[in-house]
Amino acid sequence: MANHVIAMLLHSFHKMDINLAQAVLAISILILSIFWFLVVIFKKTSKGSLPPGPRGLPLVGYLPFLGANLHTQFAELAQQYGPIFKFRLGNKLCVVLSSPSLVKEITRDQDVVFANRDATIATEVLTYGGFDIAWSPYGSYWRNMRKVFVQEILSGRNLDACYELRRDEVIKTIEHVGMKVGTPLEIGELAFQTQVNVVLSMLWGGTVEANPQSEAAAAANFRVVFGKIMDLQGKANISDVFPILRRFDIQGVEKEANTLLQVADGIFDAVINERVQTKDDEVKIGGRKKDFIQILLELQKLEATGEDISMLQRKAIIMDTIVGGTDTTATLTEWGMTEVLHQREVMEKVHNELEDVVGIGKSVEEFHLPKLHYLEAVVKETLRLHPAVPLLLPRRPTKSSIVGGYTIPENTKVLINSWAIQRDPELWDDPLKFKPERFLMEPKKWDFSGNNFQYIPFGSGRRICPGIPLGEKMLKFMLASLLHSFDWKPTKSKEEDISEKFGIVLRKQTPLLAVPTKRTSKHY
Ligand code: HEM
Repeated sequence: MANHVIAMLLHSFHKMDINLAQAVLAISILILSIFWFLVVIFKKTSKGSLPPGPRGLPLVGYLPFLGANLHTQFAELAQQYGPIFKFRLGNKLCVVLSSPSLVKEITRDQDVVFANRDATIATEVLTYGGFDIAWSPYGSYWRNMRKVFVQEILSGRNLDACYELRRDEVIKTIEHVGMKVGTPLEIGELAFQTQVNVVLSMLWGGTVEANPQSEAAAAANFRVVFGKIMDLQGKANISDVFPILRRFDIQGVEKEANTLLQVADGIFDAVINERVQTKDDEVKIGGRKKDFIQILLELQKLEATGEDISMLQRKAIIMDTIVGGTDTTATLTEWGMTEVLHQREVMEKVHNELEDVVGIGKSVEEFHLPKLHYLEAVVKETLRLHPAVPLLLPRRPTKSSIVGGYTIPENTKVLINSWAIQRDPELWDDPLKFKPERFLMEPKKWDFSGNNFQYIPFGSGRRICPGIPLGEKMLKFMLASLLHSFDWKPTKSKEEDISEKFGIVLRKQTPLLAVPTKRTSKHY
């Protein structure tokens, strides 16, 4: 009997064990499921973490580690931390993007959030307080000014109407080179002088200096002033990192910006005053009714808000046209010439095409340009390997957002490394080689619209460069004219000629010096 009771007890304990184990298992599964569900929900709704990136020092962050060539340093950091990485400059968070899909996220999917610029003290001073187009905050003022710029000043009709002005300047340059055959010339200076005269004649119907003897000197001076204005806008300034130091202006950036602004402002004032005193119907430049300054002076109110436009705002737009329109195009002409001159077979192909389309002994005209397909590929390849604005212009999100799975908080400085993307071996075959042929196959795929995010030399999204039509025309016109009229020999080796100097505009470390000889025959 006792044995039977013990056996029953053992059996019921055993049964209880199994039930208990089953219950424990069921509860565990339930808890795990709830936990997993919560994790999934949390992941979906959480804002993600900040991107990875190098650690800096307390207080100053990564500032002491920034080198001179930010575009290459950022490309190296992207190798280490991935296509989206962050670093701090003091309290300021900076994020660098280096892949087409990330560019798409911020310039298309979340374009409005990232349409603000991250202005610095220098840009604020040099744009009369952010009244230009490039650095003004995203909003109705920017929209209005950009509309005027694109639809009135740089419209196809207006550009066609001032073709004669561009042509005159290019012819003057070719004649100047013709007188210097056999002597080394600085191509960058030449391109800058031409471009500045083109832009100024379109702006106010004049060049830098009416007297031809002092024109070169005046242009050189102009280049120094506006080159410095461009450089200063990209210069690292401790007062931007620690706004509390602004009043001490330790590096003298603000002081220099004010001095440069005064010089530029003096030029603008002189031209505007003269124009205000001129009767309207006297302003007929190059067959056009109005030059840019006249369009700006006649513009009285902002369309969207009905607010009056001030003289400072007009001058800020003039500043943008000069700063945005000269250095970029001149520097790219120099880079394009550098690559072509160092690759004999490329020069030969350009020459052959020019002979076929233009004809030896004849001048290049703008109507030839659409037929110069190989030259167009040379221009595109120059813009790929040497994007004039390698980090584009910095953006600043108006609210915290998720990009590439990471959080980019409001007010972060966001940089796009177009230089790195356009040399990425995952995206480009033989990326360091200057190979115009890569653009011949599907020319439409490689336009400048910013819709192909692996090729963004003019940027992308609503803040894409509005000067593309003028920049593209001038770049092709200058290269075609210089190469059609002359054969060139560089004075240095390619290795000496190819090194870069970082700035908002990516210049050459040393100027390209080349010796022109007259071209007469197809076979040289
Ligand atoms: C081939 C020459 C040029 C190149 C490579 C170039 C490149 C660029 C780039 C990369 C940007 C920044 C776009 C972004 O952040 O997404 C930009 C902006 C700008 N560019 Fe150009 N540019 C050139 C010529 C010009 C010309 C000729 C003008 C005017 C006459 C001009 C005026 C501007 C302005 C006003 C902006 C600011 C746009 C905004 O923020 O809304 N650029 N350019």
